[in-house]
Amino acid sequence: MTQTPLPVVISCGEPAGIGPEVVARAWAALADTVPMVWLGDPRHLPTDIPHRIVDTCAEAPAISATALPVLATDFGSAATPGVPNHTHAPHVIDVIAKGVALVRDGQATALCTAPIHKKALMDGAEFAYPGHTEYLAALAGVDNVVMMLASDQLRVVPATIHIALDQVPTTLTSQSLRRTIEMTHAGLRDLFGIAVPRLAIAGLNPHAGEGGAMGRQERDWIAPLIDQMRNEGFDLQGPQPADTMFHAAARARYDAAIAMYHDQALIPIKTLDFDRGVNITLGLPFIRTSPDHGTAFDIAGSGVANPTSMIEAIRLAHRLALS
Ligand SMILES: NC(=O)c1ccc[n+]([C@@H]2O[C@H](COP(=O)([O-])OP(=O)(O)OC[C@H]3O[C@@H](n4cnc5c(N)ncnc54)[C@H](O)[C@@H]3O)[C@@H](O)[C@H]2O)c1
Ligand SMILES: N[C@H](C(=O)O)[C@H](O)COP(=O)(O)O
Repeated sequence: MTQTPLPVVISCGEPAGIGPEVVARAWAALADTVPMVWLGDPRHLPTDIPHRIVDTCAEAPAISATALPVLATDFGSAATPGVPNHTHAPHVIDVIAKGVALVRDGQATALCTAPIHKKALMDGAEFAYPGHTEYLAALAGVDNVVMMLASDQLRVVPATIHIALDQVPTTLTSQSLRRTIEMTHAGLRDLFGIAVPRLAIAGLNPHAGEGGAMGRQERDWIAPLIDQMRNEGFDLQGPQPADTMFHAAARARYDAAIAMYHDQALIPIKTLDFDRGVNITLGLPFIRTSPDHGTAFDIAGSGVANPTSMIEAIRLAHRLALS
C-alpha cells in the first residue's frame, strides 16, 4: 500500500516583507518534488501565482503540483509592502504556533518558517521572544536549542544567539558551550549523517586571546573545556582565532564551526552563501528550517527578491523529515 505523502507546512511570516513572494516562487520551483502547504492570509500572496484553499494538510499533496495549497487565516486586511501593520502581528505569531501544532500532530512532516520582523511583532503583539528559535523552543517545551546556519560551503552555530554583544561574555559558560557542542555534534550525526563530526570552536577575543594578552576566557575555561571534551572522544579544534577560521582551506578541516556570538557565525555564511544559506533549529522534537534572510522591507513587493534560500529551506526540511 502506498502511503499518502504529507506536506511541509510553511508559516507566512511578516506579510509586509518578502516572505509571501519568495514562498510563491519556491512553490513554482518545487511544485513537482516537494508537497507543501502555506499557512497565511491568501490576500497576501502575489496574484500571479495560483493558489487553492484547503481545509486540511492531507488535501495538499494532490494539489501541490498545480497550485500552492493554502490553509487560510484571516489577518483582517491586505498588507502594504515594506510597512508592517500592527494588527497583523498576533496573526503572524499564531500562524507559527499553528504550524508547530500541525507538525506535532503528524499532519505535516516539517515546519519551514518565512521571515518575521522581530521588532514589528514586539511592537504589535508584545512578542516575548527575540526570534523563531526561542519561540519554537518554548512551544516545544525544551530548554535548549541550537541555531545552525548551513549551506554547501559552511555550517555555523553561534553559541549565544539573539543577545546584545555586552551580554555575551557573561552569558557564555563552560556548561552552555558544552551543551552547544554536544547538540551540534548530535545534529550533524543524526540529521546530516556525519558519523564522526569535526567541530572547530572559535575564540571569543581577538586572536583567541593571544595567550591571555587580549582576553582570558580562552585560557581560563574555553581551552580546558575543549581539551576535556577531546579526551571524551569529540573531534574538536580550537579555540581558533575567528578571523582566520573561515577561509577555504580552514573550512575544509571541519564539518561545522561553533562561534561565540551571532555575528561571528553569521557574517561568514551570509557573505559566502547568502542566496543558499538555510537556518535549522537543532534540539526540537520536529524539523524546522528557514531561509537565512529577513523580511527585506526595502525590496518587498518589487518582485526582485531571490527565492533560492527559501527553496533550499523547504527542500532541506523535506529531505530531513524523510531521512
Ligand atoms: N528567518 C527569519 O525570521 C529572519 C532571518 C533574518 C532576519 N530576520 C529579521 O528580518 C528583519 C530585517 O533584517 P535585515 O534587514 O537585517 O536583513 P534582511 O535579510 O531582511 O535584508 C538585508 C539585505 O539583504 C537584502 N535581501 C534579503 N533577502 C533577500 C532576497 N531574498 N533577495 C534579494 N535581496 C535580499 C535586503 O534587500 C537587504 O538589503 C529583522 O527584523 C530581522 O531580525 C528574520
Ligand atoms: N539570526 C537569524 C539570522 O540572522 O539569520 C534570524 O534572526 C532568524 O532567527 P530565528 O530563526 O530565530 O527567527
